[in-house]
Amino acid sequence: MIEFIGVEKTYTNGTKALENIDLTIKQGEFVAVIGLSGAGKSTLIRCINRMHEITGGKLIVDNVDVTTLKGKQIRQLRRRIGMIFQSFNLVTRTSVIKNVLVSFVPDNPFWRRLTGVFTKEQKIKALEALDKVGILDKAYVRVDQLSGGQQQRVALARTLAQNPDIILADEPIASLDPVTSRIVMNDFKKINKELNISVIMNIHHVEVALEYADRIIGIRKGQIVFDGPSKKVTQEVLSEIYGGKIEEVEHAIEEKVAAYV
Ligand SMILES: Nc1ncnc2c1ncn2[C@@H]1O[C@H](COP(=O)(O)OP(=O)(O)OP(=O)(O)O)[C@@H](O)[C@H]1O
Repeated sequence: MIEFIGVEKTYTNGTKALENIDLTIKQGEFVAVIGLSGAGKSTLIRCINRMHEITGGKLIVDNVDVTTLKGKQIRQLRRRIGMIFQSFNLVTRTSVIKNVLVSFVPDNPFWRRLTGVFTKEQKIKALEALDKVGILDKAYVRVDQLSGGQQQRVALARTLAQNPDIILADEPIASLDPVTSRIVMNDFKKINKELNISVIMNIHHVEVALEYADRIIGIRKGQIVFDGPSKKVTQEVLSEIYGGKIEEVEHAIEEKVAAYV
């Protein structure tokens, strides 16, 4: 369970990115965080694994106040919280399986890290993770020979291999075309439902968020203005989140879609 209690985030330049955030996310939820650019979505997500430090309030993950963690404890927290980025963050000039095996490096003794030798068990786990996202047949292909969608699935497999309880996804489909986006979103949904991994996703595509997430958190100027089931997101709610700019957002989405077809 993730709990935000009166969380504040003010960057060193004085920008107030989050204001008085109170939020509880239970294990196994699929949450989409939506809002205009600069609303604070990314900051909210990145506070959970301490990529950003909060400047007020408390942030608790499974009864542990994450702000009190230091060095090794932060690394351990991040083992349990997978992170997926828009840009995939893969080593593209090497094989898919090597990219997934990277997730075991922190567990390995020094000599294994030095020689890059992985155990048979680790290789099996890596292949299982690739199988879960449907790209087992690509295990020995170089990453730069894969499509964007396949690369995002490799990133997802790498995260799965570390056995996380939570996956944070920061704009995971922003650089994918609509068809590929849905394939990747289906993977997220499957992982969420079958493995009971919480998914907290920051996403610009409102219609995709509503289709896949169970719960929507709408942020505007660093504050939560909506928190509820996707089914309850009406046009009024969207106007509240986007400040009456939903038509502009929809137009931008339509333009993006048009660019792909
Ligand atoms: N490292 C930083 N230093 C200073 N200000 C920052 C930093 N990162 C973000 N901000 C500011 O904090 C606010 C929230 O940014 P954030 O990236 O969380 O928004 P977002 O909703 O994720 O936006 P986008 O959808 O464009 O990624 C914005 O005003 C942004 O300019």
